[in-house]
Amino acid sequence: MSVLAFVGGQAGLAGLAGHAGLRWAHAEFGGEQVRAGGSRRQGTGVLRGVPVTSVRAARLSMVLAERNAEQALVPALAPRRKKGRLSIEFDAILQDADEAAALKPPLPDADKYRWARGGYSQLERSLAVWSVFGTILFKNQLIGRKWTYIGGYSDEKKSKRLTDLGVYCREQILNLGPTFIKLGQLFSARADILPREIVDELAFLQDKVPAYSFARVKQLIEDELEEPLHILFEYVDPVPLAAASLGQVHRARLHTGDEVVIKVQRPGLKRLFDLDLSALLLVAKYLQNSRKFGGQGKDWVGIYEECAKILNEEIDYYNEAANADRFRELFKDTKWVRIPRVYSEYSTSRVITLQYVPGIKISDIAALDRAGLDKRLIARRTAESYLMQILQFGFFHADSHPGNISVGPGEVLYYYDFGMMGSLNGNVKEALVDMLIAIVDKDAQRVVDLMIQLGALTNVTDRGPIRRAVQYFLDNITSKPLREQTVGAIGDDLYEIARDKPFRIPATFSFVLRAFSILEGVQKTLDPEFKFAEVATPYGLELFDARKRFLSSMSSAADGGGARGLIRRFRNETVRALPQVLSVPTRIDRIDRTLEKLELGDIKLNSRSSETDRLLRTQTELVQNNNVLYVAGVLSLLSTQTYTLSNGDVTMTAIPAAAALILGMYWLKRLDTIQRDPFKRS
Ligand SMILES: Nc1ncnc2c1ncn2[C@@H]1O[C@H](COP(=O)(O)OP(=O)(O)OP(=O)(O)O)[C@@H](O)[C@H]1O
Repeated sequence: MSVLAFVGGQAGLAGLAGHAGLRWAHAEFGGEQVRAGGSRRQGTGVLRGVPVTSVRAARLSMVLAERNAEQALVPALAPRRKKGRLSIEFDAILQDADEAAALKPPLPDADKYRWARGGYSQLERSLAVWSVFGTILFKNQLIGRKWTYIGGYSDEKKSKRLTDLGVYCREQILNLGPTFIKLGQLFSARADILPREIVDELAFLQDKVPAYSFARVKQLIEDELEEPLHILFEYVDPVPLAAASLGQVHRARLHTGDEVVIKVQRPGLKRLFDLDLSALLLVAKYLQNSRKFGGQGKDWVGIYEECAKILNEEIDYYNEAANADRFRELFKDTKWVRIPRVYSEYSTSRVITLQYVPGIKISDIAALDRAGLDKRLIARRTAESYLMQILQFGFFHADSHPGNISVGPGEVLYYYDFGMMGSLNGNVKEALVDMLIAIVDKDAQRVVDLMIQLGALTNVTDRGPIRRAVQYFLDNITSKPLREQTVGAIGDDLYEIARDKPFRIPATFSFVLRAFSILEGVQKTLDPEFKFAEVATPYGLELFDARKRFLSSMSSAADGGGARGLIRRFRNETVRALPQVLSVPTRIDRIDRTLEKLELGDIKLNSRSSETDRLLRTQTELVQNNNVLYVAGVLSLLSTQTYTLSNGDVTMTAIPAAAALILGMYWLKRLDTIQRDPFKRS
């Protein structure tokens, strides 16, 4: 194994440390030690023995420190955490695809994973899922209890514990297998649902799992396509091109001479999915009904259904084939984007055959340089192709890690993997443009209304806090010029607002945000001067204009003669009020229905005062805690009784006495917590 280059650099490593919330990052390379201190975005510290090969390499490592980009850019980088230190062991930064394949870290031993061996029962899977879930709940409980922090509670200690919990989740996800690996990847884009520390850890989740044998691949292809392999294909490479959690990809040649790739689904995957999803439904129902998690207003069963739908679509290769065809059709006039053709006669729900279109991964900077490709143009084209997908087609690639886009001669972009695509229909696109207008107007009420219309808000009884949070967000976001904003940063702010509030960003939007923030990272690597807003503005304006034209044409129909100024003013007012006016019938209808429900007694009026809520909760906790005191009293009475009745037998007396003592101490501790900090806890 040849060592090609080493990417290091104080800033990059320090950024990595800061990103991971550590004071120090520590890397080993060929026996040399690299160490740098970190803060969230940049760091200072000592650096010893750094064999940095070039300035570009150092810059690359900076980008690697950006959230999400790390795992995607360098597959060989496998950070490990030991006693609060992040240790990164890697041999080389890969220079091109072939060397990358040769240098890939060895796949984990198949025997290590129970799920890879198959033959699981519902009971076995349910036990495995619940034992992991139970441990996570327990650890999470401890994180929320301030008295469990030795030496006193602090926000840093809590954050460190959350990161440890994230590491535990990541490791267990690999043990639980494909369903959970995919779920982990979905949740790595959902900082609106999980704490940031956990989401950051999930972003490290590697999709690399043991490949299964070629004998099984052959069997599966023959079963699915109902012909012997040699009749179907002239040649199939027994070494997979890629092995991911759901399937593996093999190069092959048809008898016509066409070069293709065959993606073959992991055997037994559907059954494993069904077992896991039924166990997960119970988990979602538990969370929904729990006072702590369901009480936050999160629709856990809804989140489960959203994930189950995405996962089920992804394992149906008919769906992937249809997506690829649609995507290809949409891009047919764009000469600089190429979508591989699907060979439907060689495809089923578990096997898909596609035209072989090899290229250089957009993240493989060294190989792009060697091929003499224009990185600036590539950065621009990736951004533009995404904007076209989202704003023009309303159909976009939702699994946007850089491994799924490569580049060929003439800076042509090749897309792979169409299992997960997002759709935005016309109404949603219009609502998004309205949202843009409301954001520019800093109209928080309208933004909240549009969020409800888009399904982003659920179970809202009290809109006040959400409107105020949105207003705060709007006041801050638009205080900076748009061109200085990054989609990633805007997304982070949005997620911050969404967490602990009764709304969730719909999966589709979280994919859009994730796609942009990952691509932003890659584009910055390709072209440090790249400004996403510059490419995006014309697309946004075009939509903006189209919407305005539509509204003006509606209003001009109502124009007559008379004093021009008055009419213009009237028209402008009408244009402004038009959406409201158009929605009047719906509103009247809604009022009617509401009154009807009130008459029927179907509506409960919820009136809330946060102050009384808090006092009531404290009161309830005091009463509950007093029950503990009663039990302790009964136990101590019992112990004295036992002592008398057993003629001074200490062993018989000790048990209730000890229990009374423990309960007594617990009562004191709770009382102290409730009285000391009743408002903060609520
Ligand atoms: N048509 C193709 N031509 C050349 N290489 C391809 C083609 N399709 C896939 N590949 C290669 O195989 C890799 C895996 O393909 P793909 O992403 O479709 O598989 P997957 O099982 O869905 O993986 P994952 O779920 O991790 O994205 C791609 O990153 C690419 O390197």
